[in-house]
Amino acid sequence: MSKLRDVFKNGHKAFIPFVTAGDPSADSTVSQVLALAAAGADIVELGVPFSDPIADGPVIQAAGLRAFAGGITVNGVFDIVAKIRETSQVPLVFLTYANIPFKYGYEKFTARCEELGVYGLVIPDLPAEEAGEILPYTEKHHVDLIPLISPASGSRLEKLVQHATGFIYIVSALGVTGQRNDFALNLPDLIASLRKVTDAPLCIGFGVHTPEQAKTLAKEADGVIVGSAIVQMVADNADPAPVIGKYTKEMVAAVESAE
Ligand SMILES: O=P(O)(O)OC[C@@H](O)[C@@H](O)c1c[nH]c2ccccc12
Repeated sequence: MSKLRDVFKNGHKAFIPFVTAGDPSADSTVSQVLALAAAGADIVELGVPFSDPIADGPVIQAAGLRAFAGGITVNGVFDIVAKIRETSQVPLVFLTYANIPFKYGYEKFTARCEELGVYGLVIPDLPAEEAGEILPYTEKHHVDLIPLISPASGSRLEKLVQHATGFIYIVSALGVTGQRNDFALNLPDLIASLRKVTDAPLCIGFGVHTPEQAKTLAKEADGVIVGSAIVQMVADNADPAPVIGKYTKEMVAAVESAE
């Protein structure tokens, strides 16, 4: 059974914050993730910095640059996870671009994920048609490959979700990550179409920042993902952990109020 699926048992709605690993330092990321976990985050999405992050908006791109300035490497990201695991079992997933596990070696990358308790991978530039390359390794090492569904996925839904063992990531709008005030998609219709072809939990992200938005979206979906709003707090605060912890508490309460 997928560790990620367990999070959604008995209709639990998940709040999933995102931070960039190494932004602005490895030690800061460890304390950020521990603060998110202590505040009730159900899963933490950890971004692996990459040189060509085509789906990242300006806030997440800037975080990647700060992480590179702080000397982050892929092994450094695994070291951060090892450090988190000294005190926390919070479910973790990586947001990584495809070249990173490819270059590192699929076997070695997914084996380290399994060993350290990274339960899932979101790979925004991995087309479903190419997923077959990494799937034997993610399956062998019990790491869930998390498909991204966008308002443009249309008639491909069934194909896109066929390997979804963890949750499914619904992108609320076309374009890159970042805060938005309205959501382009017809969410109820997309969710209804997805429910017909999968029993995997459906989480929605891109643009969410207020508790009100989170509550509204959590009424339809099984979880809500927030990146840029949190990463902006990391950029703006010398000691970000308590700030993002406080925000996460509010967001967790908002999401749970939709249960
Ligand atoms: O930043 P936002 O709009 O709150 O969206 C979440 C997002 O940051 C995170 O999940 C993410 C970071 N980089 C991505 C690339 C593709 C899809 C998703 C992501």
